Amino acid sequence: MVPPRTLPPGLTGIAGPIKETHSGGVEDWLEFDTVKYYTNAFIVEDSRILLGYKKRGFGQDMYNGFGGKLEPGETAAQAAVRELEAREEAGIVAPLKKCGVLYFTSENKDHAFYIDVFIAKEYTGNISETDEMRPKWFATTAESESADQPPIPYSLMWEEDIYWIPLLLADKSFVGRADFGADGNMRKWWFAETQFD
Ligand SMILES: COc1nc(N)nc2c1ncn2[C@H]1C[C@H](O)[C@@H](COP(=O)(O)OP(=O)(O)OP(=O)(O)O)O1
Repeated sequence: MVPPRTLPPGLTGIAGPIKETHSGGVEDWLEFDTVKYYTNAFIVEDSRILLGYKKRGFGQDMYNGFGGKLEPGETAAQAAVRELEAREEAGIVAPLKKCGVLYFTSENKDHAFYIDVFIAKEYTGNISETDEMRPKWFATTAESESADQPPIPYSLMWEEDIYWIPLLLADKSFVGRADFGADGNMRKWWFAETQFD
């Protein structure tokens, strides 16, 4: 018998098979009427990943991929191109492929975040610091670590990143949700491998 597909609320539009990888926390998911749509893009090549140190705004002083809110009328793919390729965030031109869908909420926020995640295995352009982000390469294997290229700084990233960044690095597609409490700690989470068309 095929087990039922149980996705947390908010993770809409996921048609592929689901293989749960991590879950935990309290019993109930937070409820939100308003959802805002975002992108997040990562360059991964030669045993390294490019992250950006956020200099201002939401997620300040943390490392993340490159992305932001969709503008009116834009698709997620168009927004990801604008945020990364149109030099708003890092000065990079890259062939992006969708690899994940994430849904985050926080007791401190008036809306939920629906995030399409993209990956590129190559890029052109000069990676450059902007007003918003300071890009830096991090090693994805012990062999590729060096003084200039330290391991991924999970302690300076969102708490749930440790559940899905390894899937991104393993070239898997993924889906997940995490709810954060008013204290900034994760209160409930669920992540799975999936497949997109
Ligand atoms: C809460 O968990 C999160 N984890 C991770 N890894 N990334 C997250 C989380 N919540 C939001 N994000 C991502 C989504 C976006 O890529 C950025 C936030 O984008 P930002 O607020 O900078 O969006 P902009 O459109 O640039 O906004 P402004 O125009 O207001 O600067 O973080």
